[in-house]
Amino acid sequence: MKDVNFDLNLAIDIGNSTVNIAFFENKDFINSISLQTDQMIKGNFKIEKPKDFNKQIAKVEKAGISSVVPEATNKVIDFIQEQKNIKIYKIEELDYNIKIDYEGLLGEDRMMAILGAFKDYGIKNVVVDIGSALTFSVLDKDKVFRGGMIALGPFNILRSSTQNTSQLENIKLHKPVANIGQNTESSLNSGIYWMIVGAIEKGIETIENEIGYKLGKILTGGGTDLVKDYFIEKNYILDRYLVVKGVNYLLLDNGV
Ligand SMILES: Nc1ncnc2c1ncn2[C@@H]1O[C@H](COP(=O)(O)OP(=O)(O)O)[C@@H](O)[C@H]1O
Ligand SMILES: CC(C)(COP(=O)(O)O)[C@@H](O)C(=O)NCCC(=O)O
Ligand SMILES: [K+]
Repeated sequence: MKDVNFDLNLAIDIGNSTVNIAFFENKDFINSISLQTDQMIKGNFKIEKPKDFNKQIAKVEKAGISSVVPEATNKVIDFIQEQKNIKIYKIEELDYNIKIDYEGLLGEDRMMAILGAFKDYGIKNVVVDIGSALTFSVLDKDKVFRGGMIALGPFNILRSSTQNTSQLENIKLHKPVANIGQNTESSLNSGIYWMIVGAIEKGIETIENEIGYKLGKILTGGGTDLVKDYFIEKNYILDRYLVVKGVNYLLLDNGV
């Protein structure tokens, strides 16, 4: 990697599967590391730090954290602060400049993904985050967060499929070679793949019908890779790191 000569921002996304720790130089994503959330909660983080991690941490001036796993938040903050003693802003400490039309709890990852989408792609978007859950979040024509859908992500579908059946075993999900599976593994793989692809297309179609206009379609989260070939052809935007991008924009906008 090129030498880091500038101040960096640190943006953290704690999801139910993965903690993403990303570095930005102003608006530009530099790189990230990911840790397993359950390992973090257990306090068991053997971390493969990238080559420049220590050098990069030393250059961090601003840091922010989005979390949908409260029991992991302070563990992650402690871990970072062991490397560099810096204030790490939580989302609730910063001004979020998008109106929210939603009752009660709203995932910070969904708020941050919508902010990242607004900054990079403007209004009228639906962000689908393919993680532990499969979430749909809508930013309407008036820059209002309108809510969306919460369903099950591919890796949790796989886990429930295998845990609740005696003859199905864990597999590695991938783009199917054939859709009519000819053995258990390929059938399970194509079934879960098309469940996710179908849910995404149908979910967005019904959201667009209800809102009454077309939306930009953006995919993010750990499962983006799994379905990227299918959705690139349909002109979806693939933006794997939208949540940490949103956290970084929040830091920049708040001038902290
Ligand atoms: N190509 C892939 N194939 C299978 N699993 C993947 C792939 N890429 C990422 N994952 C998995 O993505 C899952 C969830 O995505 P992530 O966005 O990290 O979820 P969350 O936001 O809920 O933490 C993780 O379980 C990770 O192991
Ligand atoms: C829906 C989620 C579980 C998704 O989490 P993830 O799959 O990214 O780990 C998370 O955004 C959350 O806990 N949300 C709170 C409820 C809501 O947004 O309505
Ligand atoms: K996520």
